[in-house]
Amino acid sequence: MAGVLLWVISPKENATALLSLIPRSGGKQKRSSSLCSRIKLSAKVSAFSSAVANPARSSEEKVYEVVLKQAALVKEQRKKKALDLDKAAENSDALTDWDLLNEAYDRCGEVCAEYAKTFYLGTLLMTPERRRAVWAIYVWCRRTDELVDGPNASHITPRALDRWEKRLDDLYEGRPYDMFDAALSDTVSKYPVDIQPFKDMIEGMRLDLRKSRYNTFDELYLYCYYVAGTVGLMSVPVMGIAPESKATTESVYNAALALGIANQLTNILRDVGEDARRGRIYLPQDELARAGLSDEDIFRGQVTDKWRSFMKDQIKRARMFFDEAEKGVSELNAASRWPVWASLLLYRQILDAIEANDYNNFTKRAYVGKAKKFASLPVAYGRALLGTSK
Ligand SMILES: CC(C)=CCC/C(C)=C/CC/C(C)=C/CC/C(C)=C/[C@@H]1[C@@H](COP(=O)(O)OP(=O)(O)O)[C@]1(C)CC/C=C(\C)CC/C=C(\C)CCC=C(C)C
Ligand SMILES: [Mn+2]
Repeated sequence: MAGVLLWVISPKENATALLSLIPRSGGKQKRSSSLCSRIKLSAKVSAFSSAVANPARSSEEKVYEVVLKQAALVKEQRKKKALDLDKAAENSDALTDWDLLNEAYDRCGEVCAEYAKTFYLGTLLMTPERRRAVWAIYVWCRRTDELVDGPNASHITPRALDRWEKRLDDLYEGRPYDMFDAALSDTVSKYPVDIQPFKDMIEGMRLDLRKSRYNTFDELYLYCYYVAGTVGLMSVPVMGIAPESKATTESVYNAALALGIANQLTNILRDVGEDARRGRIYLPQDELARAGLSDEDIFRGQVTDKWRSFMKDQIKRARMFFDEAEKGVSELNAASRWPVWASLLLYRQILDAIEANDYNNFTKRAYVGKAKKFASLPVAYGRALLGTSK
C-alpha cells in the first residue's frame, strides 16, 4: 500500500508500467427508463427529509443515470447468450503474460484475505475467474480509501487524487503501473465494468478532503454513492446475474447500489464519535436541527432522549436500504450470492449493536461478535441456496 502513496505524491519515482497491454472487450450502451422501484424507495426515504422543495434533480436521480449506464453494459452481455464470461476470460489469458498476471491476482487475494477475511472466505465459493476479478476490484477500492484514510493521508492533496485518476484511466487503456493495477486492468478488459463508478469513488475521496458537513440527506446520499454505492456497481458485472433470473438488470443494479448505501450509512452511524473527534459530522445538518440537536451536542457526546430518538430514525432509514438490497441478492449468480448475503447480514447487525449499546455511538464501538458472525454464515449460505425470481 505504501507504494501507492509514493506514486501519487511523487509519481516520477514509481511510474514503471509492469505489464504490457491487455486486450479490451467493448460493450454497446443502451438506455432504459425503469425508474419505478428507485422512485418507490426515494419516496420512502424522502419521508425523512424536510419538506423543503428541491426543484433541481436529486442525488438519487443523478446516481440512477450511472446505474442505467452500467446496467445497459451488462444487459448487452447477457443478451449474447453464447458468450460464456468465464470461458472468454480464460481464453484471453492466452494473450497476456500468464505468470505475472497470476501473481498479480494472487497478491490481490492476499491483500483481501488480510483486510477482509470473511469476505475473502465468501469469494472462495465463486468461480476462480470471478473470484480473482472481485479481489482486484477490492484492492483498488482499499487503496483508494487508504489514500485519504491511511497513515499518510495528511500528504494527500486534490492533485494527488488527480494523479490517481490518471492512473485509473491508464489501467483502463491497458497501461497498468503496478501489479495490482495490472490485475484490475485485466479484469476490466474481461468484464463489462464501466469506469464511471471508479471515477466516482475518487470523487468521494475528493469530497472527504474538502467537506466535513452535509446539509441534507440528499448531499449525504451522493457521498454514500461515491464511496460505497459505487462498489455495488463495480461488483455486479463480475459477480454476474443468474441466467435464469427474470429480474431486470436495472433492478439488480438498484439493489447493489442500495447495499453500498446501506453499508455506508451504517458505517457513519457506527462511527459518529470517531468521526467527530476528527472534526467530521456526516449526519445531515437539517435533520439534526429538526431533532433539536447541534454539532456541539455531538462533540459533547451525551446520549440523551433526543439523541436516541434521532438515532432510531437514522437506523430505520439505513434498514430500508438493506431491505431494498435484499430484493436483488437472489438474482445474482448462485456462486456469488453467499458473500453478498454474508456481508449484508453482518453489516446490518451493526445497527442492532448500536441499539444494544443504547445508541451510545460516541464512545462505544458497535461491533458484531465472533459468535454472531459465525452464526450468520450458515444463514447466509441457506439464503444463497434459495432460487431467483424465475
Ligand atoms: C444485487 C446485490 C445486492 C449485489 C451486491 C453488490 C455488492 C457486492 C455490493 C457491495 C457493497 C459494499 C461492500 C460496499 C462497501 C461499502 C463500504 C464499507 C465502503 C467503504 C468506504 C469508505 O468508508 P469509511 O472510510 O467511512 O470507512 P472505513 O473506516 O475506512 O471502513 C470504503 C472503505 C470504500 C472502500 C471499499 C472497500 C474496500 C470494499 C470493496 C469491496 C468489494 C469490491 C467487494 C464487494 C463484494 C462483497 C461480496 C461484499
Ligand atoms: Mn476509510
